[in-house]
Amino acid sequence: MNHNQQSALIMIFGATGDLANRKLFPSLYRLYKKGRLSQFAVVGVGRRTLTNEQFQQNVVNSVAEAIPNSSDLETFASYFCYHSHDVTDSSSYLTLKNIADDLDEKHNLGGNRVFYLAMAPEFFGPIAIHLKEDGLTDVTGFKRLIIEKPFGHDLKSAQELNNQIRTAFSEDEVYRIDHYLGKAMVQNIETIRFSNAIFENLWNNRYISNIQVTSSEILGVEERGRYYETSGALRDMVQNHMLQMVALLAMEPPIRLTPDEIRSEKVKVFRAMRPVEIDEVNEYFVRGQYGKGSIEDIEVPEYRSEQMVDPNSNTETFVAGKVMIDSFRWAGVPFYIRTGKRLETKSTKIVVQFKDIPMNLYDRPDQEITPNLLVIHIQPEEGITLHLNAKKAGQNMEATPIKLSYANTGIASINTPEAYEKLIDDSIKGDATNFTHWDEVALSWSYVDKISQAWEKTPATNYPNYASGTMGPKEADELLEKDGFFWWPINQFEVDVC
Ligand SMILES: NC(=O)C1=CN([C@@H]2O[C@H](COP(=O)(O)OP(=O)(O)OC[C@H]3O[C@@H](n4cnc5c(N)ncnc54)[C@H](OP(=O)(O)O)[C@@H]3O)[C@@H](O)[C@H]2O)C=CC1
Ligand SMILES: O=C1O[C@H](COP(=O)(O)O)[C@@H](O)[C@H](O)[C@H]1O
Repeated sequence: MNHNQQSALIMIFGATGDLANRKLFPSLYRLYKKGRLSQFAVVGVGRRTLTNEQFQQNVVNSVAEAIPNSSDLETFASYFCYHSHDVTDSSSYLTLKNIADDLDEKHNLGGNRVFYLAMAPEFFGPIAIHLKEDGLTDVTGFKRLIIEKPFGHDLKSAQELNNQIRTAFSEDEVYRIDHYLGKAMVQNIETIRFSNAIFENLWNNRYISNIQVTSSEILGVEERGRYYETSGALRDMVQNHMLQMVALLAMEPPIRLTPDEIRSEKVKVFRAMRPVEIDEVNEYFVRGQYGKGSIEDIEVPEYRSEQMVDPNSNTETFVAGKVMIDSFRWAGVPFYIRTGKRLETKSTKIVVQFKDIPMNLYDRPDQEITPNLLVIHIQPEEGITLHLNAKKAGQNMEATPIKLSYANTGIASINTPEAYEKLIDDSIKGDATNFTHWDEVALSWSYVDKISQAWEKTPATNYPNYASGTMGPKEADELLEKDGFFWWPINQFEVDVC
Protein backbone atom coordinates (compact mmCIF):
# COMPACT_ATOMS: atom_id res chain seq x y z
CA MET A 1 0.00 0.00 0.00
CA ASN A 2 1.22 3.50 -0.84
CA HIS A 3 2.21 5.16 2.46
CA ASN A 4 0.12 8.19 1.46
CA GLN A 5 -3.00 6.07 1.54
CA GLN A 6 -4.86 5.27 4.71
CA SER A 7 -7.15 2.51 5.81
CA ALA A 8 -9.56 3.01 8.67
CA LEU A 9 -13.10 2.72 9.84
CA ILE A 10 -14.37 6.21 10.51
CA MET A 11 -17.28 6.48 12.89
CA ILE A 12 -18.95 9.89 12.92
CA PHE A 13 -21.17 10.67 15.90
CA GLY A 14 -23.48 13.50 14.84
CA ALA A 15 -23.56 12.40 11.19
CA THR A 16 -26.92 14.05 10.53
CA GLY A 17 -25.71 17.41 11.84
CA ASP A 18 -24.54 20.63 10.26
CA LEU A 19 -20.81 20.08 10.68
CA ALA A 20 -20.89 16.59 9.17
CA ASN A 21 -22.87 17.76 6.17
CA ARG A 22 -21.09 21.03 5.51
CA LYS A 23 -17.51 20.09 6.32
CA LEU A 24 -16.85 16.42 7.04
CA PHE A 25 -18.46 14.70 4.06
CA PRO A 26 -16.96 17.11 1.49
CA SER A 27 -13.54 16.77 3.16
CA LEU A 28 -13.69 12.97 3.12
CA TYR A 29 -14.72 13.15 -0.51
CA ARG A 30 -11.70 15.27 -1.42
CA LEU A 31 -9.41 12.83 0.38
CA TYR A 32 -11.07 9.97 -1.47
CA LYS A 33 -10.63 11.66 -4.85
CA LYS A 34 -7.00 12.40 -4.09
CA GLY A 35 -6.48 8.73 -3.28
CA ARG A 36 -5.67 9.49 0.37
CA LEU A 37 -8.29 7.04 1.60
CA SER A 38 -7.64 3.63 0.11
CA GLN A 39 -9.58 1.20 2.22
CA PHE A 40 -12.18 2.84 4.35
CA ALA A 41 -15.76 2.73 5.55
CA VAL A 42 -17.79 5.33 7.37
CA VAL A 43 -20.46 4.64 9.97
CA GLY A 44 -22.69 7.64 10.56
CA VAL A 45 -24.44 7.88 13.90
CA GLY A 46 -27.39 10.12 14.72
CA ARG A 47 -30.68 9.88 16.53
CA ARG A 48 -33.09 10.18 13.66
CA THR A 49 -34.19 7.12 11.74
CA LEU A 50 -32.65 6.83 8.30
CA THR A 51 -32.01 3.92 5.98
CA ASN A 52 -28.52 3.44 4.60
CA GLU A 53 -29.81 4.61 1.23
CA GLN A 54 -31.27 7.82 2.66
CA PHE A 55 -28.04 8.53 4.50
CA GLN A 56 -25.97 7.90 1.38
CA GLN A 57 -28.21 10.30 -0.51
CA ASN A 58 -27.55 12.94 2.20
CA VAL A 59 -23.84 12.39 1.67
CA VAL A 60 -24.21 12.78 -2.11
CA ASN A 61 -26.25 15.96 -1.67
CA SER A 62 -23.90 17.57 0.79
CA VAL A 63 -20.84 16.90 -1.37
CA ALA A 64 -22.61 18.08 -4.53
CA GLU A 65 -23.59 21.29 -2.80
CA ALA A 66 -20.11 21.95 -1.44
CA ILE A 67 -18.15 20.88 -4.50
CA PRO A 68 -19.67 21.79 -7.84
CA ASN A 69 -18.86 19.37 -10.69
CA SER A 70 -18.03 16.53 -8.31
CA SER A 71 -18.03 13.05 -9.83
CA ASP A 72 -18.17 9.44 -8.59
CA LEU A 73 -20.51 10.49 -5.83
CA GLU A 74 -22.54 7.28 -5.72
CA THR A 75 -19.41 5.15 -5.49
CA PHE A 76 -18.04 7.40 -2.75
CA ALA A 77 -21.31 7.28 -0.81
CA SER A 78 -21.42 3.49 -1.03
CA TYR A 79 -18.67 3.42 1.60
CA PHE A 80 -21.11 5.00 4.07
CA CYS A 81 -23.68 3.33 6.28
CA TYR A 82 -25.92 4.67 9.02
CA HIS A 83 -26.89 3.56 12.49
CA SER A 84 -29.64 5.26 14.42
CA HIS A 85 -28.43 5.36 17.99
CA ASP A 86 -29.07 7.57 20.98
CA VAL A 87 -25.66 8.01 22.54
CA THR A 88 -27.25 8.20 25.99
CA ASP A 89 -28.69 4.70 25.52
CA SER A 90 -26.09 2.29 26.90
CA SER A 91 -27.67 -0.79 25.36
CA SER A 92 -27.16 0.34 21.78
CA TYR A 93 -23.34 0.47 21.73
CA LEU A 94 -23.07 -3.31 21.31
CA THR A 95 -24.93 -3.11 17.99
CA LEU A 96 -22.54 -0.40 16.95
CA LYS A 97 -19.60 -2.62 17.85
CA ASN A 98 -20.97 -5.45 15.72
CA ILE A 99 -21.43 -3.10 12.76
CA ALA A 100 -17.87 -1.83 13.20
CA ASP A 101 -16.41 -5.36 13.46
CA ASP A 102 -18.27 -6.50 10.34
CA LEU A 103 -17.14 -3.51 8.30
CA ASP A 104 -13.60 -3.95 9.53
CA GLU A 105 -13.57 -7.49 8.21
CA LYS A 106 -15.48 -6.78 5.02
CA HIS A 107 -13.22 -3.90 3.94
CA ASN A 108 -10.03 -5.27 5.47
CA LEU A 109 -9.45 -2.13 7.54
CA GLY A 110 -6.68 -3.55 9.70
CA GLY A 111 -8.56 -2.86 12.92
CA ASN A 112 -7.91 0.88 12.56
CA ARG A 113 -10.61 3.09 14.01
CA VAL A 114 -11.20 6.83 14.06
CA PHE A 115 -14.09 8.08 16.19
CA TYR A 116 -15.18 11.60 15.26
CA LEU A 117 -17.37 13.32 17.84
CA ALA A 118 -19.29 15.97 15.88
CA MET A 119 -21.87 16.43 18.60
CA ALA A 120 -22.73 18.71 21.46
CA PRO A 121 -19.88 18.69 23.99
CA GLU A 122 -21.90 17.27 26.89
CA PHE A 123 -21.84 13.93 25.03
CA PHE A 124 -18.06 13.76 24.50
CA GLY A 125 -17.15 12.20 27.86
CA PRO A 126 -20.01 9.67 28.04
CA ILE A 127 -19.38 8.50 24.44
CA ALA A 128 -15.67 7.96 25.11
CA ILE A 129 -16.47 5.92 28.23
CA HIS A 130 -19.02 3.78 26.36
CA LEU A 131 -16.63 3.16 23.48
CA LYS A 132 -14.25 1.58 25.94
CA GLU A 133 -16.77 -0.22 28.13
CA ASP A 134 -18.55 -1.77 25.16
CA GLY A 135 -15.40 -2.91 23.43
CA LEU A 136 -15.38 -0.58 20.43
CA THR A 137 -11.86 0.48 21.31
CA ASP A 138 -10.57 -3.12 21.56
CA VAL A 139 -8.89 -3.06 18.19
CA THR A 140 -5.90 -4.69 16.59
CA GLY A 141 -4.90 -1.50 14.74
CA PHE A 142 -4.85 2.12 15.91
CA LYS A 143 -7.71 3.90 17.63
CA ARG A 144 -8.10 7.66 17.60
CA LEU A 145 -10.63 10.10 18.96
CA ILE A 146 -11.29 13.36 17.13
CA ILE A 147 -13.05 15.87 19.30
CA GLU A 148 -14.76 19.05 18.20
CA LYS A 149 -14.73 22.25 20.15
CA PRO A 150 -15.63 23.47 22.66
CA PHE A 151 -13.33 21.39 24.86
CA GLY A 152 -14.98 22.35 28.13
CA HIS A 153 -16.50 25.59 29.31
CA ASP A 154 -13.71 26.55 31.69
CA LEU A 155 -10.64 24.89 33.15
CA LYS A 156 -12.59 22.79 35.64
CA SER A 157 -15.04 21.35 33.10
CA ALA A 158 -12.23 20.82 30.59
CA GLN A 159 -10.33 18.85 33.23
CA GLU A 160 -13.38 16.70 33.96
CA LEU A 161 -13.89 16.06 30.26
CA ASN A 162 -10.25 15.23 29.79
CA ASN A 163 -10.35 12.74 32.65
CA GLN A 164 -13.36 11.00 31.10
CA ILE A 165 -11.74 10.81 27.70
CA ARG A 166 -8.46 9.61 29.10
CA THR A 167 -10.14 6.55 30.64
CA ALA A 168 -10.53 5.28 27.06
CA PHE A 169 -7.83 7.03 25.01
CA SER A 170 -4.26 8.03 25.75
CA GLU A 171 -3.19 11.64 25.11
CA ASP A 172 -1.54 10.70 21.83
CA GLU A 173 -4.79 9.10 20.64
CA VAL A 174 -6.82 12.28 21.23
CA TYR A 175 -7.06 14.78 18.38
CA ARG A 176 -8.64 18.02 19.63
CA ILE A 177 -9.76 20.01 16.63
CA ASP A 178 -8.96 23.68 16.30
CA HIS A 179 -9.86 24.23 12.68
CA TYR A 180 -7.72 27.37 12.47
CA LEU A 181 -4.69 25.12 12.79
CA GLY A 182 -5.78 23.44 9.56
CA LYS A 183 -5.81 26.71 7.61
CA ALA A 184 -3.02 26.94 5.05
CA MET A 185 -1.82 30.40 6.10
CA VAL A 186 -1.93 29.62 9.81
CA GLN A 187 0.38 26.70 9.07
CA ASN A 188 2.45 29.12 7.02
CA ILE A 189 3.26 31.18 10.12
CA GLU A 190 5.92 28.64 11.07
CA THR A 191 7.30 28.45 7.54
CA ILE A 192 7.50 32.22 7.17
CA ARG A 193 9.24 32.54 10.50
CA PHE A 194 11.58 29.59 10.46
CA SER A 195 12.66 29.42 6.83
CA ASN A 196 13.49 33.08 6.19
CA ALA A 197 16.64 34.66 7.56
CA ILE A 198 15.21 38.14 7.14
CA PHE A 199 12.34 37.51 9.53
CA GLU A 200 13.71 35.27 12.24
CA ASN A 201 16.50 37.72 13.07
CA LEU A 202 14.00 40.53 13.53
CA TRP A 203 11.38 38.45 15.32
CA ASN A 204 11.78 39.87 18.81
CA ASN A 205 11.24 42.88 21.03
CA ARG A 206 14.21 44.76 19.60
CA TYR A 207 12.57 45.12 16.20
CA ILE A 208 8.85 44.45 16.59
CA SER A 209 6.68 47.10 18.19
CA ASN A 210 3.39 45.19 18.32
CA ILE A 211 1.48 42.38 16.65
CA GLN A 212 -2.22 42.57 15.79
CA VAL A 213 -4.35 39.49 15.17
CA THR A 214 -7.87 40.13 13.88
CA SER A 215 -10.53 37.60 13.03
CA SER A 216 -13.69 39.44 12.07
CA GLU A 217 -16.95 37.98 10.85
CA ILE A 218 -19.89 39.47 9.01
CA LEU A 219 -22.22 36.71 10.16
CA GLY A 220 -24.18 37.06 13.36
CA VAL A 221 -24.94 34.24 15.73
CA GLU A 222 -27.24 32.56 13.16
CA GLU A 223 -29.07 29.50 14.59
CA ARG A 224 -26.47 28.91 17.27
CA GLY A 225 -27.98 31.21 19.91
CA ARG A 226 -28.42 28.48 22.49
CA TYR A 227 -24.76 27.49 22.35
CA TYR A 228 -23.45 31.03 21.93
CA GLU A 229 -25.32 32.32 24.99
CA THR A 230 -23.22 29.98 27.14
CA SER A 231 -20.05 30.74 25.27
CA GLY A 232 -19.64 34.27 23.93
CA ALA A 233 -16.72 35.37 21.79
CA LEU A 234 -14.19 34.81 24.57
CA ARG A 235 -14.81 31.08 24.83
CA ASP A 236 -15.87 30.61 21.21
CA MET A 237 -12.88 32.25 19.53
CA VAL A 238 -10.30 33.63 21.98
CA GLN A 239 -9.63 30.57 24.16
CA ASN A 240 -8.83 28.51 21.09
CA HIS A 241 -8.25 30.07 17.64
CA MET A 242 -6.94 33.49 18.69
CA LEU A 243 -4.56 32.24 21.39
CA GLN A 244 -3.35 29.44 19.12
CA MET A 245 -2.36 32.01 16.49
CA VAL A 246 -0.57 34.04 19.17
CA ALA A 247 1.29 30.92 20.29
CA LEU A 248 2.47 30.18 16.74
CA LEU A 249 3.64 33.77 16.32
CA ALA A 250 5.46 33.86 19.62
CA MET A 251 6.96 30.40 20.06
CA GLU A 252 10.69 29.71 19.93
CA PRO A 253 11.96 27.66 16.98
CA PRO A 254 11.34 24.00 17.81
CA ILE A 255 14.40 21.75 17.59
CA ARG A 256 12.54 19.59 15.07
CA LEU A 257 9.25 19.91 13.21
CA THR A 258 7.66 17.08 15.16
CA PRO A 259 4.30 17.33 16.96
CA ASP A 260 5.89 16.98 20.39
CA GLU A 261 8.56 19.60 19.81
CA ILE A 262 6.16 22.13 18.30
CA ARG A 263 3.56 21.64 20.99
CA SER A 264 6.17 21.91 23.68
CA GLU A 265 7.28 25.32 22.34
CA LYS A 266 3.67 26.48 22.15
CA VAL A 267 3.08 25.38 25.72
CA LYS A 268 5.98 27.60 26.82
CA VAL A 269 4.24 30.58 25.22
CA PHE A 270 1.02 29.85 27.11
CA ARG A 271 3.04 29.57 30.31
CA ALA A 272 4.66 32.93 29.61
CA MET A 273 1.37 34.74 28.96
CA ARG A 274 1.00 37.32 31.69
CA PRO A 275 -2.11 36.36 33.67
CA VAL A 276 -4.75 39.06 33.67
CA GLU A 277 -5.97 39.30 37.24
CA ILE A 278 -9.67 39.86 37.83
CA ASP A 279 -9.18 43.48 38.91
CA GLU A 280 -6.97 44.22 35.85
CA VAL A 281 -9.30 42.91 33.18
CA ASN A 282 -10.52 46.35 32.08
CA GLU A 283 -6.95 47.40 31.49
CA TYR A 284 -6.26 44.51 29.11
CA PHE A 285 -9.57 43.40 27.64
CA VAL A 286 -12.63 44.99 26.05
CA ARG A 287 -15.96 43.33 25.33
CA GLY A 288 -18.81 44.24 23.04
CA GLN A 289 -22.20 43.14 21.83
CA TYR A 290 -23.66 44.01 18.45
CA GLY A 291 -26.63 46.25 18.00
CA LYS A 292 -28.66 46.46 14.83
CA GLY A 293 -27.07 47.94 11.76
CA SER A 294 -26.45 47.55 8.10
CA ILE A 295 -23.98 45.20 6.47
CA GLU A 296 -23.48 45.23 2.72
CA ASP A 297 -26.71 47.27 2.49
CA ILE A 298 -28.77 44.72 4.41
CA GLU A 299 -30.38 45.68 7.71
CA VAL A 300 -29.59 43.17 10.44
CA PRO A 301 -31.05 42.87 13.95
CA GLU A 302 -29.28 43.35 17.25
CA TYR A 303 -27.88 40.31 19.08
CA ARG A 304 -30.53 40.50 21.78
CA SER A 305 -33.26 39.94 19.17
CA GLU A 306 -31.66 36.82 17.71
CA GLN A 307 -33.29 33.37 18.06
CA MET A 308 -32.65 31.60 21.39
CA VAL A 309 -30.98 34.71 22.84
CA ASP A 310 -32.03 36.33 26.11
CA PRO A 311 -33.44 39.83 25.38
CA ASN A 312 -31.24 41.10 28.24
CA SER A 313 -28.27 38.99 27.34
CA ASN A 314 -24.89 39.90 28.79
CA THR A 315 -23.06 37.68 26.27
CA GLU A 316 -20.18 39.32 24.42
CA THR A 317 -20.09 39.03 20.63
CA PHE A 318 -16.82 40.97 20.39
CA VAL A 319 -13.55 40.80 22.30
CA ALA A 320 -10.38 42.83 21.95
CA GLY A 321 -7.44 42.26 24.20
CA LYS A 322 -3.79 42.93 24.87
CA VAL A 323 -1.83 39.75 25.54
CA MET A 324 1.61 40.24 27.06
CA ILE A 325 4.17 37.48 26.88
CA ASP A 326 6.71 37.76 29.62
CA SER A 327 9.62 36.06 27.95
CA PHE A 328 13.10 37.22 27.02
CA ARG A 329 12.06 37.53 23.37
CA TRP A 330 8.74 39.31 23.85
CA ALA A 331 9.02 41.44 26.97
CA GLY A 332 7.29 44.74 26.25
CA VAL A 333 5.66 43.75 22.94
CA PRO A 334 1.85 43.77 23.03
CA PHE A 335 -0.01 41.13 21.03
CA TYR A 336 -3.38 42.72 20.33
CA ILE A 337 -6.20 40.35 19.45
CA ARG A 338 -9.65 41.24 18.18
CA THR A 339 -12.58 39.08 17.11
CA GLY A 340 -16.27 39.63 16.71
CA LYS A 341 -19.48 38.88 14.92
CA ARG A 342 -21.41 41.26 12.67
CA LEU A 343 -18.34 43.32 11.90
CA GLU A 344 -17.64 45.22 8.75
CA THR A 345 -15.74 42.49 6.95
CA LYS A 346 -15.02 38.76 6.96
CA SER A 347 -11.30 38.65 7.40
CA THR A 348 -8.54 37.03 9.40
CA LYS A 349 -5.24 38.86 9.24
CA ILE A 350 -2.08 39.19 11.27
CA VAL A 351 -0.20 42.48 11.14
CA VAL A 352 3.34 42.50 12.47
CA GLN A 353 4.41 46.11 12.99
CA PHE A 354 8.15 46.69 13.10
CA LYS A 355 9.72 49.46 15.15
CA ASP A 356 10.77 52.69 13.51
CA ILE A 357 14.47 52.99 12.75
CA PRO A 358 16.34 55.23 15.22
CA MET A 359 16.74 58.09 12.75
CA ASN A 360 14.86 58.21 9.48
CA LEU A 361 16.36 60.65 6.99
CA TYR A 362 13.11 60.67 5.04
CA ASP A 363 10.91 61.48 7.99
CA ARG A 364 9.72 64.93 7.03
CA PRO A 365 6.40 66.60 7.77
CA ASP A 366 5.51 66.78 4.08
CA GLN A 367 5.81 63.09 3.33
CA GLU A 368 4.34 59.82 4.49
CA ILE A 369 6.65 57.29 6.13
CA THR A 370 4.91 54.21 7.37
CA PRO A 371 6.38 51.59 9.65
CA ASN A 372 7.38 48.33 8.01
CA LEU A 373 4.56 45.82 8.27
CA LEU A 374 4.39 42.13 7.56
CA VAL A 375 0.78 41.19 6.90
CA ILE A 376 -0.23 37.53 6.89
CA HIS A 377 -3.54 37.19 5.07
CA ILE A 378 -5.23 34.10 6.46
CA GLN A 379 -8.69 34.42 4.93
CA PRO A 380 -10.61 34.94 2.74
CA GLU A 381 -7.60 35.70 0.52
CA GLU A 382 -4.39 33.88 1.38
CA GLY A 383 -1.00 35.47 1.08
CA ILE A 384 1.68 37.67 2.55
CA THR A 385 2.42 41.34 2.01
CA LEU A 386 5.50 43.16 3.18
CA HIS A 387 5.08 46.91 3.47
CA LEU A 388 8.24 48.93 2.91
CA ASN A 389 9.25 52.44 1.88
CA ALA A 390 11.01 53.12 -1.41
CA LYS A 391 12.11 56.13 -3.40
CA LYS A 392 9.35 57.97 -5.17
CA ALA A 393 9.80 57.98 -8.94
CA GLY A 394 11.27 61.17 -10.36
CA GLN A 395 13.94 63.72 -9.51
CA ASN A 396 13.54 63.89 -5.77
CA MET A 397 14.71 62.31 -2.57
CA GLU A 398 11.32 61.38 -1.25
CA ALA A 399 10.12 58.06 0.07
CA THR A 400 6.80 56.44 -0.61
CA PRO A 401 5.13 53.30 0.81
CA ILE A 402 5.34 50.22 -1.40
CA LYS A 403 4.29 46.61 -0.96
CA LEU A 404 5.76 43.23 -1.86
CA SER A 405 2.95 40.78 -2.30
CA TYR A 406 2.57 37.01 -2.48
CA ALA A 407 -0.88 35.58 -3.15
CA ASN A 408 -1.49 31.92 -2.51
CA THR A 409 -3.83 31.66 -5.45
CA GLY A 410 -1.62 30.17 -8.11
CA ILE A 411 -1.42 26.60 -9.38
CA ALA A 412 -0.21 25.41 -5.99
CA SER A 413 -3.34 26.56 -4.24
CA ILE A 414 -5.63 24.45 -6.42
CA ASN A 415 -4.44 21.51 -4.38
CA THR A 416 -4.39 23.36 -1.07
CA PRO A 417 -6.54 21.27 1.23
CA GLU A 418 -9.33 22.88 3.16
CA ALA A 419 -8.85 23.03 6.92
CA TYR A 420 -11.05 20.06 7.77
CA GLU A 421 -9.66 17.97 4.93
CA LYS A 422 -6.13 18.57 6.16
CA LEU A 423 -7.03 17.82 9.76
CA ILE A 424 -8.91 14.60 8.96
CA ASP A 425 -6.02 13.47 6.79
CA ASP A 426 -3.53 14.25 9.56
CA SER A 427 -5.56 12.41 12.17
CA ILE A 428 -5.79 9.28 10.05
CA LYS A 429 -2.05 9.50 9.37
CA GLY A 430 -1.42 9.95 13.07
CA ASP A 431 0.10 13.42 12.78
CA ALA A 432 -1.05 15.44 15.77
CA THR A 433 0.94 18.61 15.00
CA ASN A 434 -2.09 20.67 14.14
CA PHE A 435 -4.27 19.53 17.02
CA THR A 436 -4.18 20.96 20.49
CA HIS A 437 -2.45 19.10 23.28
CA TRP A 438 -4.16 18.97 26.65
CA ASP A 439 -1.48 21.21 28.21
CA GLU A 440 -2.29 23.96 25.71
CA VAL A 441 -6.01 23.60 26.36
CA ALA A 442 -5.55 23.75 30.13
CA LEU A 443 -3.27 26.78 30.03
CA SER A 444 -5.48 28.69 27.62
CA TRP A 445 -8.52 28.03 29.82
CA SER A 446 -6.73 29.25 32.90
CA TYR A 447 -5.82 32.44 30.97
CA VAL A 448 -9.39 33.19 29.86
CA ASP A 449 -11.13 31.97 33.02
CA LYS A 450 -10.11 35.08 34.97
CA ILE A 451 -11.47 37.31 32.23
CA SER A 452 -14.79 35.52 32.10
CA GLN A 453 -15.04 35.53 35.88
CA ALA A 454 -14.50 39.30 35.96
CA TRP A 455 -17.12 39.82 33.24
CA GLU A 456 -19.64 37.58 34.98
CA LYS A 457 -19.13 39.55 38.21
CA THR A 458 -19.73 42.88 36.52
CA PRO A 459 -22.29 42.61 33.72
CA ALA A 460 -21.84 45.17 30.96
CA THR A 461 -24.13 48.19 31.33
CA ASN A 462 -23.61 49.59 27.85
CA TYR A 463 -24.76 46.75 25.57
CA PRO A 464 -25.28 46.91 22.67
CA ASN A 465 -22.13 48.98 22.29
CA TYR A 466 -21.33 48.59 18.62
CA ALA A 467 -23.48 48.79 15.53
CA SER A 468 -23.49 45.86 13.15
CA GLY A 469 -21.27 46.63 10.19
CA THR A 470 -18.59 48.48 12.17
CA MET A 471 -15.29 47.19 13.56
CA GLY A 472 -16.50 46.97 17.16
CA PRO A 473 -16.84 49.32 20.14
CA LYS A 474 -14.76 52.48 20.50
CA GLU A 475 -13.13 50.99 23.63
CA ALA A 476 -11.28 48.59 21.31
CA ASP A 477 -9.62 51.56 19.62
CA GLU A 478 -8.86 53.17 22.97
CA LEU A 479 -7.12 49.97 24.11
CA LEU A 480 -4.41 50.61 21.51
CA GLU A 481 -4.51 54.40 21.61
CA LYS A 482 -3.40 54.42 25.23
CA ASP A 483 -0.26 52.53 24.12
CA GLY A 484 0.32 54.93 21.22
CA PHE A 485 -0.90 52.48 18.55
CA PHE A 486 -3.98 51.99 16.38
CA TRP A 487 -5.59 49.03 14.64
CA TRP A 488 -4.29 48.83 11.10
CA PRO A 489 -7.25 49.00 8.69
CA ILE A 490 -7.19 45.38 7.65
CA ASN A 491 -9.87 45.77 5.01
CA GLN A 492 -7.50 48.06 3.12
CA PHE A 493 -4.71 45.50 3.01
CA GLU A 494 -4.96 43.36 -0.08
CA VAL A 495 -2.75 40.79 -1.70
CA ASP A 496 -2.19 41.56 -5.35
CA VAL A 497 -3.13 38.67 -7.55
CA CYS A 498 -1.13 38.61 -10.80
N1 LIG B 1 -21.44 23.49 12.64
C1 LIG B 1 -20.26 24.07 12.63
O1 LIG B 1 -19.89 24.83 11.71
C2 LIG B 1 -19.29 23.83 13.73
C3 LIG B 1 -19.57 22.93 14.72
N2 LIG B 1 -18.64 22.69 15.70
C4 LIG B 1 -18.92 21.72 16.75
O2 LIG B 1 -19.31 20.48 16.17
C5 LIG B 1 -20.25 19.83 17.00
C6 LIG B 1 -21.51 19.51 16.20
O3 LIG B 1 -22.06 20.73 15.74
P1 LIG B 1 -23.24 20.76 14.65
O4 LIG B 1 -23.03 19.76 13.60
O5 LIG B 1 -23.36 22.19 14.26
O6 LIG B 1 -24.51 20.35 15.53
P2 LIG B 1 -25.97 19.95 15.03
O7 LIG B 1 -26.90 20.37 16.09
O8 LIG B 1 -26.22 20.39 13.64
O9 LIG B 1 -25.91 18.36 15.00
C7 LIG B 1 -25.92 17.59 16.17
C8 LIG B 1 -25.80 16.13 15.82
O10 LIG B 1 -25.81 15.38 17.03
C9 LIG B 1 -26.81 14.36 16.92
N3 LIG B 1 -27.36 14.09 18.24
C10 LIG B 1 -27.86 14.96 19.14
N4 LIG B 1 -28.23 14.31 20.26
C11 LIG B 1 -27.96 12.99 20.06
C12 LIG B 1 -28.08 11.83 20.84
N5 LIG B 1 -28.57 11.86 22.09
N6 LIG B 1 -27.68 10.66 20.32
C13 LIG B 1 -27.18 10.59 19.06
N7 LIG B 1 -27.02 11.67 18.28
C14 LIG B 1 -27.40 12.85 18.78
C15 LIG B 1 -27.83 14.91 15.98
O11 LIG B 1 -28.56 13.84 15.43
P3 LIG B 1 -30.16 13.92 15.22
O12 LIG B 1 -30.42 15.33 14.77
O13 LIG B 1 -30.40 12.88 14.19
O14 LIG B 1 -30.71 13.64 16.54
C16 LIG B 1 -26.94 15.59 14.95
O15 LIG B 1 -26.42 14.65 14.07
C17 LIG B 1 -20.46 20.76 18.19
O16 LIG B 1 -19.58 20.39 19.21
C18 LIG B 1 -20.06 22.12 17.65
O17 LIG B 1 -19.60 22.98 18.67
C19 LIG B 1 -17.43 23.31 15.69
C20 LIG B 1 -17.10 24.23 14.74
C21 LIG B 1 -18.01 24.58 13.68
O1 LIG C 1 -15.00 27.98 15.72
C1 LIG C 1 -15.67 28.88 15.25
O2 LIG C 1 -15.24 29.50 14.13
C2 LIG C 1 -16.14 30.19 13.30
C3 LIG C 1 -15.27 31.06 12.40
O3 LIG C 1 -14.48 30.22 11.62
P1 LIG C 1 -13.92 30.72 10.23
O4 LIG C 1 -13.11 29.59 9.75
O5 LIG C 1 -15.11 31.03 9.38
O6 LIG C 1 -13.15 31.96 10.52
C4 LIG C 1 -17.11 31.02 14.08
O7 LIG C 1 -18.10 31.54 13.22
C5 LIG C 1 -17.78 30.17 15.11
O8 LIG C 1 -18.62 30.97 15.93
C6 LIG C 1 -16.78 29.46 15.98
O9 LIG C 1 -17.45 28.48 16.77
